[in-house]
Amino acid sequence: MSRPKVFVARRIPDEGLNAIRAVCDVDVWPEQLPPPPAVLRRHVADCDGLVSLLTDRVDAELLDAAPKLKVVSNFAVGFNNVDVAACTARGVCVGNTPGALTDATADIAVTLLLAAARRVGESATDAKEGRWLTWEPLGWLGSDLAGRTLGIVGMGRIGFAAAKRLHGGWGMKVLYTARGPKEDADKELGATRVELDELLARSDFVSVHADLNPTTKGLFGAAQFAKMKRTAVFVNTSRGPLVDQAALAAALRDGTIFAAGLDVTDPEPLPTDHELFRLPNCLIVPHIASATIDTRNAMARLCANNLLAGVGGAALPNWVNPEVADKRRA
Ligand SMILES: NC(=O)C1=CN([C@@H]2O[C@H](COP(=O)(O)OP(=O)(O)OC[C@H]3O[C@@H](n4cnc5c(N)ncnc54)[C@H](OP(=O)(O)O)[C@@H]3O)[C@@H](O)[C@H]2O)C=CC1
Ligand SMILES: O=CC(=O)O
Repeated sequence: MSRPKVFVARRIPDEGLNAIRAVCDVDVWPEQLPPPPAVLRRHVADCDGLVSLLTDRVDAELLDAAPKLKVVSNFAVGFNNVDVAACTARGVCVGNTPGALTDATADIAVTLLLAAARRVGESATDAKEGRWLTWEPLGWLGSDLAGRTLGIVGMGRIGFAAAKRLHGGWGMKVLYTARGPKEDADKELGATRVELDELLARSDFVSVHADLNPTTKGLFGAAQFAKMKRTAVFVNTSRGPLVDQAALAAALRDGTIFAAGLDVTDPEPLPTDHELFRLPNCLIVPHIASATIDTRNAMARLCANNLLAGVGGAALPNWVNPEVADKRRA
């Protein structure tokens, strides 16, 4: 029997790549930048499996160019880059990497929250560029975390892990929004589920962890920033399109809120002349939340397991569209 053919849309850690290579014929895209859509379509044309990244759009056009494709294994927990309905309609399985990056992402949410609250980015730039003239009693004043109120928007795996760190470490009171009750958060963290408007009005820190979906796209605009405290810190480690960036820039510029920390933007990369980069109270890092060696290795293992299950006709360990089981491609 011939070996399955797989396209891996970027170099991933060897732990995953070698596991796939042991079973499949593998073509790895060698460049730093993603394959352009037409090139991606060409590479998957005769493939049974695809390892996609969050920078690769997996849409109907791509799927129609790959009639043998059985599985799309996304090297990410978020799968908003994949048209899951189009995959399901064509009998193509979709996998993702939940859990493996929960701690690393929660760590970056806390890092951004602390750094924005304590003006780390701004003061480090000032020091480097000669604006550190002396120790000043009123210089670079930020805000404390201890005992303050944290608002988690989207109390899923990462939202819970971030809240646990901030409640346990700084005694923060936790409010959250969710589509249903989250008993773990209520019991373990004494957290309270509220409507978004109440969360915005009461929170000193707002950290966004909901996935990008039709109910969260553009969730944060001028009206939402206006409801927040003028001292509030806003953190987004989810996806850029949850936020109206022009409204965020205006809120930071006008003092509607105190500061922001962003791991994600729209687009990525954010153009270097974007206003958000010029605002001293906005700290932006380049989508690094899962970027630890152990985490990326763990993601690679999950990704390979999904891919191999998909090409082998087995149940995916992390299966986004299990409803495809009855009609998957042979
Ligand atoms: N910056 C980075 O590198 C990383 C970013 N991410 C992003 O973080 C997201 C979350 O990951 P993870 O925690 O593992 O996923 P989860 O699915 O565990 O958490 C997402 C949560 O958001 C909730 N949610 C969805 N829509 C709404 C809404 N309208 N209002 C309130 N809550 C909502 C979901 O609710 P429900 O429970 O009802 O489904 C779910 O609890 C990913 O989708 C990805 O976009 C993840 C990893 C790394
Ligand atoms: O953004 C990263 C992810 O895994 O989702």
